[in-house]
Amino acid sequence: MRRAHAVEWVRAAEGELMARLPEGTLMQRAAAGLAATCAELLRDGAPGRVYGSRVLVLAGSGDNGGDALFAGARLARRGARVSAALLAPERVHAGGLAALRAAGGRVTEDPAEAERADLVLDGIVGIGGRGPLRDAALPWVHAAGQGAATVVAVDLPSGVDPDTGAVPGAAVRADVTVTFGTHKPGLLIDPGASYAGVVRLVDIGLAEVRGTGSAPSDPRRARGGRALGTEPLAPLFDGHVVEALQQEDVAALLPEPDAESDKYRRGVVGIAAGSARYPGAAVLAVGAALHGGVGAVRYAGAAAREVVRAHPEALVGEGGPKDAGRVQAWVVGPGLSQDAEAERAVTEALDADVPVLVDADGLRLLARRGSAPANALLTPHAGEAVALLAGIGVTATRDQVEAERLRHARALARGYRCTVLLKGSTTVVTGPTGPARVNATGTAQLATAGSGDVLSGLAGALLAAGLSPVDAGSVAAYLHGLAGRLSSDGAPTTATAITAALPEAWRRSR
Ligand SMILES: NC(=O)C1=CN([C@@H]2O[C@H](COP(=O)(O)OP(=O)(O)OC[C@H]3O[C@@H](n4cnc5c(N)ncnc54)[C@H](OP(=O)(O)O)[C@@H]3O)[C@@H](O)[C@H]2O)[C@@H](O)CC1
Ligand SMILES: [K+]
Repeated sequence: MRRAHAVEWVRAAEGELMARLPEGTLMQRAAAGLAATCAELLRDGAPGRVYGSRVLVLAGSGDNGGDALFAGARLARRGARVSAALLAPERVHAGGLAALRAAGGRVTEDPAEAERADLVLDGIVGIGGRGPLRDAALPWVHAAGQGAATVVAVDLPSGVDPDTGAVPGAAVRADVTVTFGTHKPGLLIDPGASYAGVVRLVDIGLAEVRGTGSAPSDPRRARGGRALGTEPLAPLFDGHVVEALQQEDVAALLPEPDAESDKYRRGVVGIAAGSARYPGAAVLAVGAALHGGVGAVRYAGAAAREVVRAHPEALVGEGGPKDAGRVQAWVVGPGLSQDAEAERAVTEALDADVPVLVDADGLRLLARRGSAPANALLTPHAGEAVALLAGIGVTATRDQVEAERLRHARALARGYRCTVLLKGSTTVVTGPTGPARVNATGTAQLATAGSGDVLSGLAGALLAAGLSPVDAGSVAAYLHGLAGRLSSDGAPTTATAITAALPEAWRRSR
């Protein structure tokens, strides 16, 4: 599992650790890890070696600049030609600059050096950064982007909000990010994640301590027509803020039939989706559910004929969820429309007393109620999230939801007191408490008609197979993302092709 902690936690943990260690130890650990990665990149890249390579350090006014300068000094001692741009000369890390100078490095004021460099170290800001990059950094960052240098971000790309992944203005686009102690949420969540390149974690000993910066606070209902604040995220989460499932985590969660399993023991998922106007959503959701590890899929609704024609394995009925047989989880909403019949289907699925995944039209109907059962999994995209937020008195635009996914997903989970899977360029899955899961397998090619119906069917099947809403949502997002990549392979894909790739995604995840 890849875990990320909020700045508040990192500071508390660092404080605890620093109190036990000689001064400067942590920065030296960070600089050593950073220099080792840079040396490796120089050896593997165009220069082919450290000696004689051209390295430019962009040093801001804080300890992030200190890390970069000390790493620069280490590279200079190995023969690299290192220069440093001091973006706030009067507040530069004095020890770092002295070390660089002692190792033969020099100071430059010519941004053209960024264009000629083999490697640029972004030590402009780290976890102390707030808001967009300031003007002094812009010519250097621009020049680095023009040249062929490998850009290495120190701790995180400057201009990316460490806690949320928001990118409020100009930011460094890194090829590699070397982060210290723990991942930062902004490295795992878009838009920030897309600026980070390949992320490497350097252990500086934080695992030995328990930061105290993220005590859980009571879940409270958000009410009263307000916008969400910008207070630190740490109090909204417990311990680490974010985790990303890795292949071995998914393998441990995937349901596997054993010798005792029959189709009912493996779980039956019910799908209440599609309408006379949109039968396709039902066909897609059922198709994905059939690949989701359950013993059987029941369909209840107006598209029964189309569903059974496409999937003879499905058990179909034209009535609502109440008239269908027993299931272990419901999926309600895709392509349902919003008429009285749809409303009845949503009510019946919510009342069925089994885990229920609510998507699409189901979410619009749920927003009018402003509440959901505790075992519900809501799967909005940003637009549906706006409607759901309005249902609990929070005003937000689509852009605000997309810029700060964690905060808005958490507000929904707390407001509706259930699990929320917020779709988008980084899918976030979170309950009212505990860390949020983010998905790392997604691809922009997944933004295609019907792709959400596939995700719903798959996640619903995993719910019926016995996974918790957070596990079902995050495992489904992982498999769906992987299937998207497999079916796309760089070209546009379709919901049908994504479904067809689900078995291969499953095999690769076991
Ligand atoms: N603590 C530890 O034990 C360890 C910490 N480590 C390292 O320290 C880093 C944190 O260092 P830090 O706390 O000094 O903050 P840092 O990120 O350098 O920035 C603060 C400065 O930036 C400025 N600034 C703010 N926003 C800005 C913007 N948008 N654009 C431009 N400038 C901006 C701000 O200026 P001000 O607002 O005061 O004018 C302030 O002076 C951490 O990321 C890791 O790399 C490692 O060595 C391991 C051990
Ligand atoms: K940085």
